[in-house]
Amino acid sequence: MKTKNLIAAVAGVALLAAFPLAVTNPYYIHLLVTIMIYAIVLFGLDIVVGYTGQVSLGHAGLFGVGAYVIGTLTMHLGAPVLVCLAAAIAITAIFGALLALPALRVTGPYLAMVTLAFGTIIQILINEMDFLTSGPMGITLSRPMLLTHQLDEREFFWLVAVLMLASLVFVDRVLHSHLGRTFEALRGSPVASDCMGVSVYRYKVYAFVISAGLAGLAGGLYAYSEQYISPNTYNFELTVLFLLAVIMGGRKSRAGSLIGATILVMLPNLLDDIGQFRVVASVLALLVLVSVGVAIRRGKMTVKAAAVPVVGSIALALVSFTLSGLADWRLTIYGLITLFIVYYLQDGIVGFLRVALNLRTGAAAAAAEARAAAADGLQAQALTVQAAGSGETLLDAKQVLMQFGGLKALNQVDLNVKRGTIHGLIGPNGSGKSTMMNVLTGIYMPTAGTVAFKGREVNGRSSSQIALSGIARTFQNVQLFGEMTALQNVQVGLHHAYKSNLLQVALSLPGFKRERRANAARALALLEFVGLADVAGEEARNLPYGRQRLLEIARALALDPELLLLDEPAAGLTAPDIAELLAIIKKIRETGVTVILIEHHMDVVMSLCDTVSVLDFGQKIAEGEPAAVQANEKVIEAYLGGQAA
Ligand SMILES: Nc1ncnc2c1ncn2[C@@H]1O[C@H](COP(=O)(O)OP(=O)(O)OP(=O)(O)O)[C@@H](O)[C@H]1O
Repeated sequence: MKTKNLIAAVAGVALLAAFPLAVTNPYYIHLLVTIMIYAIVLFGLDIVVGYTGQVSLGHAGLFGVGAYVIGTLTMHLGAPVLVCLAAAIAITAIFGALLALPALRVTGPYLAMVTLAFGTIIQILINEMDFLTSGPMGITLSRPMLLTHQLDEREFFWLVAVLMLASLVFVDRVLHSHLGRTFEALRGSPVASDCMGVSVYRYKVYAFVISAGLAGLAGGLYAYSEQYISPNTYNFELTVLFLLAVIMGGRKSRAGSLIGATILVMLPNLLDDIGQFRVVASVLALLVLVSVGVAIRRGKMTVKAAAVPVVGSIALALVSFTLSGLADWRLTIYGLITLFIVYYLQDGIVGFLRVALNLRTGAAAAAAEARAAAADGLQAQALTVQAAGSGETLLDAKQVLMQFGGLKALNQVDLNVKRGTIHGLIGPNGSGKSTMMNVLTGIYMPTAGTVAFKGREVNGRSSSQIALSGIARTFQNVQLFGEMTALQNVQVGLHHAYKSNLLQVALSLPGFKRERRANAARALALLEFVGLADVAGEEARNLPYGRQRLLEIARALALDPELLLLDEPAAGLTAPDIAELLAIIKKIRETGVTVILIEHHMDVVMSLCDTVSVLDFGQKIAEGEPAAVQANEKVIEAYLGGQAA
């Protein structure tokens, strides 16, 4: 950690620790405790919503499970606090795994509905299982005992503060590790994740389990804090507020979760007191005015775009002085805030501040760290040279049939690829080339036929298993992880090279740090290999198209593949870009990696390929050396003839 950040962190912790000493009013101590508890839920919810991009409306239910684990264990068994909290985390994590099951099958609004149903079922169960939960009567409990000492208001504050800070550090470390990158990759492109050996199934479940564990911890602390729990608390409104708080504060940010939790707790209080509301509305208007002014000066925002937030916040401040109370306006104000966020702060308050104040994101800092590691002498080799091909078969597809309803996209196709060669796969549009790629990489399960790689059948294996066995690919329609930097994209491809587990990451053990530095240097070397080292810290979605295609190649190479499938890598590239691409593919061949190349640019195919197979209407119509294939009559008729003409 940099000295500046360390000083800020120490100062923050000191202020937090001193708060209950300086402020003796129990009401304010309780408010801050509630903010910290909600922040723990939001850290976890952000993993699911912000990073993996799944909508969860089941988190109030998970929060309730945590609270009731503590409630029932205390009421029935008088279990000690540490056992109770550990049980709350573990049991809620199991519920999280259950909640993940629908997320494996459905997404978007359907997932929102299923998770909402999950939350409702939990609430009903708590209500109905009164032998365990006391049903609608609720459970009354007291603040926890540590050994024989009953914690008072202040000591409980410190306990919550320690657990909140521990959760913050834990989540931050996980999200900045290879595990966190997989969560983000799922959001960017699930298909590409699988094809990089990152199982979408497995990491979605991990994300929900970690997120649920945090909700369980928070729920447990909430039970102790309120000293009374009843099923009504964990309702639809709370779950929607959790979701809104993550979005308002800012996705993919711990600061965002803290801000979101503060708004969640303070807003109802604020709307109860018109005097306070006036002060806050005025300060908000001033803040918007200043940040917008800075953003305009730095050229990050146009005057036109700034008009509505400035006028809106000033109008809100002025209107607050004309109102005598807010009781009738609460819902309207909630609605206005939501509208404002959705239209103007899509990346939340933190996202807005980052742009306005030109703050560097963690990802850009990580790219700088990788460069420093490389400069430190931690030089990595981009590709390990593989044993030269001795003409043996690397991939053998036999009689592959792929049927979509009545359409035979592939009809009894044989494909035999020799190690160390570049094997071209050509054919007119719709002839089945991409379908073949999808069959080879496990995205499609062929209707009939077999595919053997290195002598072993891969039919029926998942895309991620096939990827890890040594087959990497690029996509016809570029499938990058858009919100991640170029370096992070390659690091996802390197996921197989990270051996550290969750505990080693959470404790930031030296072995994990070494592994992280070595892999960052390796990722940078791969970017250098395709000529992209200068844009390591750029988000992939902001790169020009040609560079995105090269980045896909670097990411695929990170898998250390023996077979690389390139699906129309030259599509949409300019002539100089194509020349660069040719040079890169030649360099890849020199390292011994076998390549299957789908391409419409005949000059690329002719200059690179050792063997070419031609598909037409799902059938192989010719195969051989490029010159012979080019002269083949069937090929000329089906494909090349049209082009030559
Ligand atoms: N998931 C699918 N469901 C239904 N039909 C499909 C599916 N995938 C491919 N097809 C059909 O299979 C045929 C072969 O498509 P494919 O994309 O493999 O062709 P291609 O040779 O890669 O074409 P292009 O050069 O245009 O990319 C097409 O008729 C296509 O419409």
